[in-house]
Amino acid sequence: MAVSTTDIERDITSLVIGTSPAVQRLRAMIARVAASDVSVLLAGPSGSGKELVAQAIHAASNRSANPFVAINTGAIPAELIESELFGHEKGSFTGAHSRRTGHFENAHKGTLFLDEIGDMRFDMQVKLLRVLEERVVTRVGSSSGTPVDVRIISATHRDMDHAIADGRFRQDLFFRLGVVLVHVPALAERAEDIPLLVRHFQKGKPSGVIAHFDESALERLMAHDWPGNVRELRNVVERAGVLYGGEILGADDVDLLLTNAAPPLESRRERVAVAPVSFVPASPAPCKDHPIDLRQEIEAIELKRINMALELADGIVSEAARLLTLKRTTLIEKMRKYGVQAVA
Ligand SMILES: Nc1ncnc2c1ncn2[C@@H]1O[C@H](COP(=O)(O)OP(=O)(O)OP(=O)(O)O)[C@@H](O)[C@H]1O
Repeated sequence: MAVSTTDIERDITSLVIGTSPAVQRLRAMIARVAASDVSVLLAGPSGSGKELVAQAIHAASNRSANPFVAINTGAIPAELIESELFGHEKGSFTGAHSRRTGHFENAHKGTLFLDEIGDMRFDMQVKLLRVLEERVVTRVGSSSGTPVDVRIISATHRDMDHAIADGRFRQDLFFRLGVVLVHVPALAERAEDIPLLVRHFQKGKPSGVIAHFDESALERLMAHDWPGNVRELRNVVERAGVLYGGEILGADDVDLLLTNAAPPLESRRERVAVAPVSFVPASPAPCKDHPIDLRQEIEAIELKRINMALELADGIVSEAARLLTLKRTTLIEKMRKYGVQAVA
């Protein structure tokens, strides 16, 4: 069955979360390179989502029914990398007790993701280049080659220009791997995606085991510089769930979470546990010298409730409308008014 462009776009959007211009550009790039078979080099800081992008390219390509094999070339001991990538024959070296196929052959007809390519030893770079040019792998200890049909996506968090200038990385291999270079942005470059990512990491979990971030908490998360990028954010969201499941967190709690400390019990005691239907935030009463803006207050409560219902309903608008005892169309109207997006 033919896969339509819209199906592909929907797949990419459900994998790579975010509405920021940087992520929209990234998704457009994924769709474009997925339609071809060229080698792609993903450059971006650690934890920014390079492997996820590689998976999205594979999933959107016509290789998607075949294997996606991911290996961290930087983590494999130098003496094993050749056999890991290309395989070996029985007895070809001490410890080679049986014949083994390498990752290139395992990824035949599919995609091979080579992570941390910038850390690959120089002598291995020559061998890799030869395989990429000839599309044939030779197992360690074998004299004959096996043809392979593999799409290569590689990734690095290093400055490759420096590595090439210093003679640590071969320029010819760099060109071969990076026919198309894709920049994966740091989380700090797309902080507006943070609320959506938080919701994504909490999706499908019961309200009692997730921590609810109020507006000030989300703002604090958006102001953080996230050296560990999306991976760090995911860890913070998970840690928050374990420590404060069912509670509402404010900006101060986020500060403590980001330093990995637990808020003292007293400061949390008066916080209201999340009970989606019964919880009503305290608001200052009007008094002679302090008039309140009732309409603004009502809108703030309305927006909070809508977000909470959507969160509980995993982004399903009809279910969120049921939780709010609203007609689906009324909820959609209100979401439009507040610029709230439903996440499928
Ligand atoms: N846009 C995104 N939408 C949803 N999840 C994301 C997004 N970007 C990253 N993630 C998640 O963040 C985590 C880290 O991403 P990933 O492992 O792809 O990063 P990486 O850049 O390959 O890291 P490293 O450089 O350390 O190998 C994963 O759980 C991934 O699913």
